[in-house]
Formats: sequence, structure tokens, C-alpha cells
Amino acid sequence: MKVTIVGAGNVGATCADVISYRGIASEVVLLDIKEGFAEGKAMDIMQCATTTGFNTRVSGSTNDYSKTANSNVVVITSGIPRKPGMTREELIGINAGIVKSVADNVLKYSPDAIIVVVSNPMDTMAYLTLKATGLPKNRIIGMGGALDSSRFKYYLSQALNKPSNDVQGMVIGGHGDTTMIPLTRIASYNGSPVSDFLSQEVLDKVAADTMVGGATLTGLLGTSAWYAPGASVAYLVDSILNDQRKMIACSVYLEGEYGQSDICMGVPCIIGKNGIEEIVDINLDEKEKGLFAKSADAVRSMNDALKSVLA
Ligand SMILES: NC(=O)c1ccc[n+]([C@@H]2O[C@H](COP(=O)([O-])OP(=O)(O)OC[C@H]3O[C@@H](n4cnc5c(N)ncnc54)[C@H](O)[C@@H]3O)[C@@H](O)[C@H]2O)c1
Ligand SMILES: O=C(O)C[C@H](O)C(=O)O
Repeated sequence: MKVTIVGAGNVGATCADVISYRGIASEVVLLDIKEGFAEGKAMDIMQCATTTGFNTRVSGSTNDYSKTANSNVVVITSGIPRKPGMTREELIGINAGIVKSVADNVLKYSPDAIIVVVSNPMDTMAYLTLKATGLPKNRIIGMGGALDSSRFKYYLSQALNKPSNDVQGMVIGGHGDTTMIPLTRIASYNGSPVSDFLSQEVLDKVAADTMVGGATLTGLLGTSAWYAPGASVAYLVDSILNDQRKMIACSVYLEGEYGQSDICMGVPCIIGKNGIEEIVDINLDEKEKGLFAKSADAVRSMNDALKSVLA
């Protein structure tokens, strides 16, 4: 199975690294616009093959899309990341043009690929990719919920002082500092509600920390995070290529689900060989429904901004 990752920067290269050392794909192509950059990252990763023991072939390309031909999955991480103090939404002006041209190019050589959109503002970039390519909705997957959910579980595990892998939880809604919805009510510690162990005040802080998880790291690092983002993309790609049918919160085009239409937003999805196999309808309470509608309003106004950005 072949995966192309466009954008060999922090997130793209980390994703290639995780995909190869976990043996998720037999071939990974990294492509970047910066001369020699993707080739260098690929060579560096390949030189781990004997020490970490993998057989994936990783290669790099400077803007030559013919090398990406017949990819099963294409991940788009090309574009600029935010700097401390910025929101993801401020990236739309530069990233919309990049994402649109990249999506057009990859489809010339991999017309059947499933596209995973990572560049920010991710929900709007997923919507743009869907509209610009005309692909069916199952083949455009925005990655954000997998990462936000892993951060949610991290903060819960810190509050519980228990391992993250013993915690279950999910974040839906937009992938933005104010649009994420950590589903605290249904989060659990090995099957018991987390509210059995943590006060409402602590749970509210966990949710607030989760929502600004990306901003916190951007403040600490000077640019946005890459280890958890890269690993989250690899987790999603694994579920596609190996038809694992995991339930993962992904940004997907909604046609009435969760009361929304003509928008890409994070909802629980079954992810398998066809991409989005199913959108799972979980029961939200009235408060969560209200938050989802408010989140949709914010994502929709960002989508509206695309018109002027791409004009
Ligand atoms: N959805 C998420 O959960 C999530 C998580 C982390 C980062 N991101 C986003 O992913 C994007 C990448 O972040 P990063 O930290 O890897 O940035 P980065 O600057 O390290 O890497 C981006 C790469 O894209 C390349 N690029 C730019 N234009 C290109 C083009 N037209 N064709 C091919 N390559 C091109 C650049 O040369 C660069 O190497 C940002 O927009 C960031 O906000 C999203
Ligand atoms: O925070 C960012 O800007 C990057 C990414 O969306 C993240 O959540 O890490």
C-alpha cells in the first residue's frame, strides 16, 4: 500500500516516520516544494530502517507528482503553521491556495486516492478540498478529532493520575480553540464515568485545556506541534489501509447528520478501506447539541471567507 504525504515539514515528516516504523504502509512518498527537503527527510528516515527494524520504502520528491502515482492515501500537510498568539483561522489566506493546488495535482496521478486533510484551518480546508475536487464525501477526511481526542485523554489522565490508555474520550466539533467540544459527559476511566473520580471544576478545566491544547504547545514551541499530530494522522491512515473500522472523530461532509448540512466538521466516524465508512450517530444532550450548532456557525463563517480568499 502506498501513501503520499504532501508537505515534508514537521507534521508530514513525523507522520512518515511513524507510518514506516510501525509498518503501516509498504511505500511512503514525501513531497515538498522546497528543493531537496523531502528527499533529505526521506533519506534520514530510511537510515532508521536497520536500527528500528522496518521495511517500508520512504522516498522524497521536490514537487514531482509523478512519483506519487497510484497512492492509496494522500495526506495534505502543506502550508504554513501558526505562530504564538495566532489562531488557526488566520492561516486561511495562504493555505487555501496551497491546499487547492495540491489536491488538484495529487488527483492527476492518484485518481482513486483517499485524501486526508491536515493543513489549517482544517475543517475549512477539508470543505475546500471536497468542493474543489468533487470527490465523494467518503474520500475526504479532515484530521483533527483524533488529535484533539488524544489531548483530551492526556489531560484526563493527568487529572486522574492514571495511564492515558485506560481513559476513553472523544472531541467533536470544529478543530479550533473555541469550536472543539470535548465530550466530558461520556468520557470514562476503564468504563466508569470520569465524573465518578473528578469534580465538575476539574472536568471543566480539562475541557478548557483540551480546547487550547494546540495553542499551548504553539506558545511553548514557537510553532505548532508535530509529534501528536503526525502520530494521529498515522493512526487514521492505519485504520484506512488495514480496514480496521476504528471509530475516530474526523471532519467529514455533513448532509443532515447532527443537524448540519453543507459543512465539514468533526463527528464520530467508522474509518476503513473506503475512508469514511459510516458516520456514527451518538446521543448528544441538549447542551452538547447547542455547542455543536454554535461550533458549526463559526466553521461556516470561515467557509464563507473562502470565497474572497480564492477570488
Ligand atoms: N489538523 C491538525 O490537527 C493539525 C495539526 C498540526 C498541524 N496542522 C497544520 O498542518 C500544516 C503543516 O504544519 P507543519 O508544522 O508541518 O508546518 P511546516 O512549516 O513544518 O511544514 C509545512 C511544509 O509544507 C511545505 N509546502 C508549502 N507549500 C507547499 C506546496 N505548495 N506544495 C508542497 N509543499 C508545500 C513547506 O515547504 C513545508 O515544508 C499547518 O497548516 C498546520 O497548522 C494541523
Ligand atoms: O495548533 C495548531 O495550530 C496546530 C494543530 O491544529 C494542533 O492542534 O496542534
